[in-house]
Amino acid sequence: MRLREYPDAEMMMMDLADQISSELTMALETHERASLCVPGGTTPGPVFDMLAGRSSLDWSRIAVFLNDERWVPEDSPRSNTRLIRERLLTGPAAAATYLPLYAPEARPEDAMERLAEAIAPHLPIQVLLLGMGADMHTASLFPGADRLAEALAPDAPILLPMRAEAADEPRITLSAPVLQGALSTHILITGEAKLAALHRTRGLSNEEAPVRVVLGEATVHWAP
Ligand SMILES: O=C1O[C@H](COP(=O)(O)O)[C@@H](O)[C@H](O)[C@H]1O
Repeated sequence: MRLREYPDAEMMMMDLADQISSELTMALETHERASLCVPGGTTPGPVFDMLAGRSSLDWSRIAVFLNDERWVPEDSPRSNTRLIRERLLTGPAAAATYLPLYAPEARPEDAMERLAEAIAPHLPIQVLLLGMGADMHTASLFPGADRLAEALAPDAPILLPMRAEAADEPRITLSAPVLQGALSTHILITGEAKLAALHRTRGLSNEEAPVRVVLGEATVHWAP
């Protein structure tokens, strides 16, 4: 793991948007298409704002999808898709192909196979941006979640439904092997509590601190 500490969040968001943008540019130099996989939650909005305006990127050749989704309709304030549509898929970035991790079915189980089939042709992920909770979850790989062991297994499917006490609603999440297969991995965190949590992962198992499964190859970007 590489840890990059920034003096302030704005500088971090700008720097990270630059890095993601140049990694996508490089990927498109050698591949017809590139994939960008992003988190929801409260932290990444400013990076999305900065990326969305990058007109130098050929967004029409980029597929965007989430690390995980909350099983709520798109118009819910809890929807990660809503965040992506409002903050990332605007301006030049609106030309990207968005691959949803939600369908209007009662349970994630009802749509999982079809959603995974749409993601499969875009793997491995070229550029992966993840968040992390202070409980050391990443994507929707929560400590104590009902299907965590399955999602951490080397032969895990692309997507799994996930339910956890710490999650307010059922979730759908990319599995550990899919996240680990990414060609470039960034984790974006802010605040002292998450930095302390990151350091705490050292003495814990993957079940106790699921973010550990991606830390090996990741650059963690932190600002106060
Ligand atoms: O619920 C979620 O939480 C994590 C972390 O979110 P944050 O609000 O602490 O930044 C996020 O990475 C994940 O995509 C989201 O579904």
